[in-house]
Amino acid sequence: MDLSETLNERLLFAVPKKGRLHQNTLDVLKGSDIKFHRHNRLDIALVKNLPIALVFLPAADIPTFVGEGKVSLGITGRDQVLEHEAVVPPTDTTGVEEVLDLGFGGCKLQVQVPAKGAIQTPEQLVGKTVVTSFTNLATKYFRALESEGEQTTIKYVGGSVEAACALGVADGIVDLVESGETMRVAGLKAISTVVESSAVLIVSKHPTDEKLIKIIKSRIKGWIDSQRYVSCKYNIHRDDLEAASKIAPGKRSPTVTTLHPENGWVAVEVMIEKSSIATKLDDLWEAGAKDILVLPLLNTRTSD
Ligand SMILES: Nc1ncnc2c1ncn2[C@@H]1O[C@H](COP(=O)(O)OP(=O)(O)OP(=O)(O)O)[C@@H](O)[C@H]1O
Ligand SMILES: O=P(O)(O)OC[C@H]1O[C@H](OP(=O)(O)OP(=O)(O)O)[C@H](O)[C@@H]1O
Repeated sequence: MDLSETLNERLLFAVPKKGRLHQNTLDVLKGSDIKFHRHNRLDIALVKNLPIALVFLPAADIPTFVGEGKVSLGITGRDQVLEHEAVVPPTDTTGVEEVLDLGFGGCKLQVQVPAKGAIQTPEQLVGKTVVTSFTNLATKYFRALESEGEQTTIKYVGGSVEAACALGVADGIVDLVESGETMRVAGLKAISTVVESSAVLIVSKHPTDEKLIKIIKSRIKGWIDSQRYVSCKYNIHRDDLEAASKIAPGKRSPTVTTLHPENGWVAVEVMIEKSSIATKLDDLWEAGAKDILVLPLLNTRTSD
């Protein structure tokens, strides 16, 4: 059977072939037990343990392929989805649905200008020249600010957007900011946010195998949650339980088990977000919790 026949029998799943989202996406696939072998230089990989084929594509092209429907699933940045939709609006049959925020690739698409220049607001850029890789979103953004007869010039560059002002090509730029380091070093400052982005799982309007999509979504969510939360166990006197439960209420509510023979003491188990674990432990200890243990989660299946 040739490759195109093999692909017809499989759910196609588009993933970023390089760049900022590539490694995290490979981690998501591994955590979801989606096993594959990718031959050197080949952008299609057959999954060994599920009827899926992975298609490695530039992040910017993934909304186009998934939106057309032949590729059922994809991982890309929300910024890329919105950039695509700014020029190809979704219809009843085309376009994508965002079904899961994956919690990585967080960044903001921002309007930036020289930090020491006269421009302080995006309105002051109207009629001037703006350089960006996101021409559709930038055009839409400035069209909404322009009065009749005014037009801002939006110019495309594929990378190193931050150099445009210093090189005299632009009065301002629209570019992604994560830590802010690139912007700071280039002598720029942000004056407005066009889009807040993170990596998302997207699904086409007419996927080929809805049952399999449900399974993949559930696996990915389960693994993402296991990276986001830890399990916390502690002992506490029943009198202090209410206060402790307010500090760490868990996803639904804490699991409470009576401790014998120490009268009045209970054992509590609760999920806590990793990012807040240090302060939660300080507060639980202060509230009377003892013997506190924090355990990593290997995998989860929880509701929203
Ligand atoms: N500094 C950043 N921090 C976090 N996420 C980012 C950052 N830069 C980009 N991203 C996210 O990663 C996506 C892909 O960007 P990236 O620059 O890695 O693309 P690429 O496919 O390698 O393209 P290019 O060839 O233009 O470099 C962006 O659309 C955005 O969602
Ligand atoms: O706020 P920071 O953490 O500094 O990240 C922002 C930078 O990251 C991206 O560029 P990338 O490094 O992907 O290279 P590029 O300029 O070639 O697009 C983006 O275009 C900014 O330049």
